[in-house]
Amino acid sequence: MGCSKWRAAFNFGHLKVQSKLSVFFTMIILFIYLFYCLNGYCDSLPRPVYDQQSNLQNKIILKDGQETEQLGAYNAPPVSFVREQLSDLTNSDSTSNNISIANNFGSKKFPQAIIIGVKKGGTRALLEFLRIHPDVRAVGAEPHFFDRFYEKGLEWYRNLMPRTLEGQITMEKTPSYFITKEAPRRVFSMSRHTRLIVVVRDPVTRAVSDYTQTLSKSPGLPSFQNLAFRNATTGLIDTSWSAVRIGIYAKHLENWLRYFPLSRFLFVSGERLVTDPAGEMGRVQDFLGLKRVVTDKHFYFNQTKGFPCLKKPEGSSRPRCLGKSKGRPHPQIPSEVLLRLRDFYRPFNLKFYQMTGHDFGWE
Ligand SMILES: Nc1ncnc2c1ncn2[C@@H]1O[C@H](COP(=O)(O)OS(=O)(=O)O)[C@@H](OP(=O)(O)O)[C@H]1O
Repeated sequence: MGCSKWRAAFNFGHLKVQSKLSVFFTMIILFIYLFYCLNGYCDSLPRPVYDQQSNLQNKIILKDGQETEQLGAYNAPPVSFVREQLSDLTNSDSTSNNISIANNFGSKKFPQAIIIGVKKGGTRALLEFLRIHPDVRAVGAEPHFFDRFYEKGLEWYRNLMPRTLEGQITMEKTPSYFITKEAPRRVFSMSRHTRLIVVVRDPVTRAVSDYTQTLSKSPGLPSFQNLAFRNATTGLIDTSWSAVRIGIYAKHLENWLRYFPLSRFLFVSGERLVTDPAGEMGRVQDFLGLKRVVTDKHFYFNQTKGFPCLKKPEGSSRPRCLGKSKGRPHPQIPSEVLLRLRDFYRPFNLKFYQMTGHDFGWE
């Protein structure tokens, strides 16, 4: 009897020690987890690539700092390259860098929507217009992941993204993706659900715009017609010149359609983005499943610049136009050169209208 009492007491004591130990270990595990999360490692844990499709309907508002700073922190493209892109944003309100309210909330996700092209189409304007939407968070500079930095890996790419809360859309723009052969397959392997936005503009004007940009960096550049023609007498167009090649939209789109159905694309008219920014933004917001928050109230036409500007850009309370490199005057190109180029593009344009089911009205 005495012996069994003693055994019971012993068992009870043993149980008490055991439960104390398990509480102790649970506390240690919780403490380690908490410490780990506080150091920001939780949301950098690898996740399945396909789990990034958030519900585009439930929206939560979040304000944050400038994403372009984050590019520097993650072994990003060269500083000069990022600086060049930042100069696209004129009057960049330096104080907005400090209004970083919710920098550590949310998590970095792969973009659910990408502006993939086209170069000189109006991609910067579109991204800046979208960034005033509270449910859109975007990288400021062009990441160039699917063309130049693919070997850095998907985690590198995800780390470039701003943090988002549930229901917010992560975006980026890199216009060269549209003409990069490997880009469709690479984007598809990140997520087959990615929404793809292409801002297109009359390929002739686009080519002149492209040439104007190169000329601004290399003033000794040969004339437009020298570069555009392989043979000036026969009028044979040099399709190896990138300013010409980029404008053959149908050819590049074919490449994308091998991976994505047409329903994944939205084609934005670069011309209408200038003449009716609110109308075009309405289409974009619908496509992204966003509430139509960006409306004509957000724009005003700046007579000096000759382009629509934002009354209140993201992170700023002052009106802002895009930078000097956007909407610059083009050099005069002989009309017969432009006419020849127009003839060259006509069949490709018609094909593009057929493929997209949209007549962009380029003559
Ligand atoms: N609101 C507003 N403000 C200024 N510029 C505007 C705007 N909307 C569209 N655009 C047109 O955008 C053209 C530049 O296109 P991108 O931003 O795609 O260029 S880039 O590929 O990122 O270099 C740019 O081309 P250029 O006129 O040749 O400079 C503009 O015509």
